[in-house]
Amino acid sequence: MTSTKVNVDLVRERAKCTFDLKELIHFVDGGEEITSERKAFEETVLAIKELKDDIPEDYLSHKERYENAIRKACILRELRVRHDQNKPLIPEKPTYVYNILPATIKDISPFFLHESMFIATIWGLMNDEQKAEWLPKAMEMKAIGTYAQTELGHGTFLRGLETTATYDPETEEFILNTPTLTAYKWWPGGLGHTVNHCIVVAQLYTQGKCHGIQPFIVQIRDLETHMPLPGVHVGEIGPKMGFQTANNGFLGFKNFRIPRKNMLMRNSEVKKDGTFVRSRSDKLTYGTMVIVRVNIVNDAAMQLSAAAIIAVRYSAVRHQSQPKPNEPEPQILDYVTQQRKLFINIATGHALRIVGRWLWKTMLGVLQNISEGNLEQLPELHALSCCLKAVCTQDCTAGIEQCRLACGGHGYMKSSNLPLLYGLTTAAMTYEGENTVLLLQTARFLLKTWTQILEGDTKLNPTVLYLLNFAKPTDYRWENTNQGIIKGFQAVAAGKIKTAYDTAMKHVGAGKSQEEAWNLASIQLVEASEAHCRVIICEVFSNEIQRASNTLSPNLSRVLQQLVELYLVHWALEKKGDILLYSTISRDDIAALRIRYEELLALIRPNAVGLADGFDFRDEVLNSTLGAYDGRVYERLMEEALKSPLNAEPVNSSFHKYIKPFWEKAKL
Ligand SMILES: Cc1cc2nc3c(=O)[nH]c(=O)nc-3n(C[C@H](O)[C@H](O)[C@H](O)COP(=O)(O)OP(=O)(O)OC[C@H]3O[C@@H](n4cnc5c(N)ncnc54)[C@H](O)[C@@H]3O)c2cc1C
Repeated sequence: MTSTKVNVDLVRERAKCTFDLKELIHFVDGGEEITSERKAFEETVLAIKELKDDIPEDYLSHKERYENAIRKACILRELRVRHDQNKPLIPEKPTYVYNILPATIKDISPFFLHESMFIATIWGLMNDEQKAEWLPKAMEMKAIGTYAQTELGHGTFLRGLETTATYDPETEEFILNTPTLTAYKWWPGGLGHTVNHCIVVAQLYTQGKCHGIQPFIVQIRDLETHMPLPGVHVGEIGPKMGFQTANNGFLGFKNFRIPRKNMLMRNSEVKKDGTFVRSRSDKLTYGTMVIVRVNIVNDAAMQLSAAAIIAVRYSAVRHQSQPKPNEPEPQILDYVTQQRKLFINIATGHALRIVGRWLWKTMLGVLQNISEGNLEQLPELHALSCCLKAVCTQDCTAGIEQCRLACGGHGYMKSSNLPLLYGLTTAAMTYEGENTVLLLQTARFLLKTWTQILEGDTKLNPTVLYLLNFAKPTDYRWENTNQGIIKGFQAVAAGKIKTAYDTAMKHVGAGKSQEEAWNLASIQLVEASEAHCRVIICEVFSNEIQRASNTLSPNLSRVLQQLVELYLVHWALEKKGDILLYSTISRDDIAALRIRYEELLALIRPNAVGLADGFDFRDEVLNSTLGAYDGRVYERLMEEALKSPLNAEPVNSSFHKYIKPFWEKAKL
């Protein structure tokens, strides 16, 4: 596309930008080298003709979409293997090189679960001998796999899973069975028709006793013919709200035998004679989940950033209404209500990427300690990854919907790509731990911490140290500054944790069981977790941008500081009820925050398009009629509409078949 074809509004917007776009792109990627690597990989991927589609995905049937996705997933897998050669399985930083993938498979790859949970579980839960056998097979795709935990009857409550693995010492095999309809595995990505292996989570029975759930690696299809093996009932679960090409499946077993060594034995073991040995802490299982959840934080941030780019560029191009007679219609980006919808999502996109990077670094440190036998920080990391996964996917889902609404009617078009982005992000609110349930897990950690504080223990984990400042009455005063707002959020989190703790204790005191008291206090517990998570996001975002300002140019640093402040003030206003309850904020402070919020919108306005460009998403990735770099919105909408198969003929046969006879009948 030549620059002369770029929409004039966008040309004007870009000319207004006050910072160096390249500098922002490098910052967003995490360094110039990463940008170069990402761009080189993008070029490689986009040069492959076979990855391009002639017909938009939406006009393909369910079956055709799957087949097309598999075709492309195979090409991409080969590229990834080549690219990842000699790289560590868990890289030092979250990698953005794969951001190009949505440009190819427009939805989710049927290998998604293979590349995430299957490999991560092999890495995390197999012993060294098993890993030596299975990791190369998985990396080379000889074993294509998924992670089959959820059943029709149970997802969250793992102890309720019904699939059984009963050990037979005679043959040294486990016998897998699906005893009821509700025991069928349901949901695993790729399970339908893609994978030949899966990790199956089942209740282990040996020597006549149930030892709870354990993971097993199970071959379910013949490696040559891909036919389901005898005793395996497998298929696809059908269309969903999104994830159309993920090939989510169901799976049942009838007396299906697997060798003893197929139980993943890093934590526990079944000896030849059937003796069960629990060798290491179950907490290690968290490690795998944490890696996957950290990735979800990064993915959600990417999806929100894409939605923000689309909505900001569209808002620069779109003109609507005529506030002043005889004057041109303004860009909708100039309406302050529109800025309110959009700028917070640019800020959130940046905030969550930075938090994702920080969480990744934290995770690597903890994994290193685990490898040296130190599990001390694992509960804190688990609590962090649970609440961050929940709050990030929740904020990103809400943000994408806001971006869609900001695009008016055209945002409702599938060709805007906003519905697909929404479908992807909202799914992440459920998978890898349903969000409410995850927030309750973090709450458990927070209540333990609060109990520690009440018992006078001041040796707390770093991310909850702030609670010590609020455990006793303090002379803390609200301040309308970044640090003041963060302190205010800390006061809110501490207040909510204390209230939830007191509520649970009150119910226990009134004779309720621990479980009943937990349920009765659970709304407050979830709110306490959310508040704690907001503290973490605000602190990390603010500190990291502050730290980066030493190396960034003053112009870029200023703009990023504005985004931090916007994020903080936005959430302070959103949560003003809580802040009024738990801090010393006054009505005047709130009024001043409102004014500052509007000032910040005005300050960010000239850089809005530059900030959106700074995420540096290729048009092929955005895949949007509304969000392309050149802003040719109306041309693209019409071009896409003309691709509808209904437009291939001026009169559809249904006219002769139904409407005409209907008229004839009506005449009678
Ligand atoms: C797109 C997608 C892909 C998926 N991929 C996979 C996969 O590859 N492999 C796999 O094994 N699974 C997969 N899943 C399943 C997913 O992990 C489960 O759906 C998820 O864990 C939630 O479990 P559930 O469906 O049983 O919901 P439920 O647990 O039944 O939740 C329903 C409601 O009950 C509430 N609830 C449940 N328990 C509690 C509690 N203790 N306290 C308070 N409230 C509670 C929840 O908050 C929620 O509001 C996928 C799901 C989706 C949507």
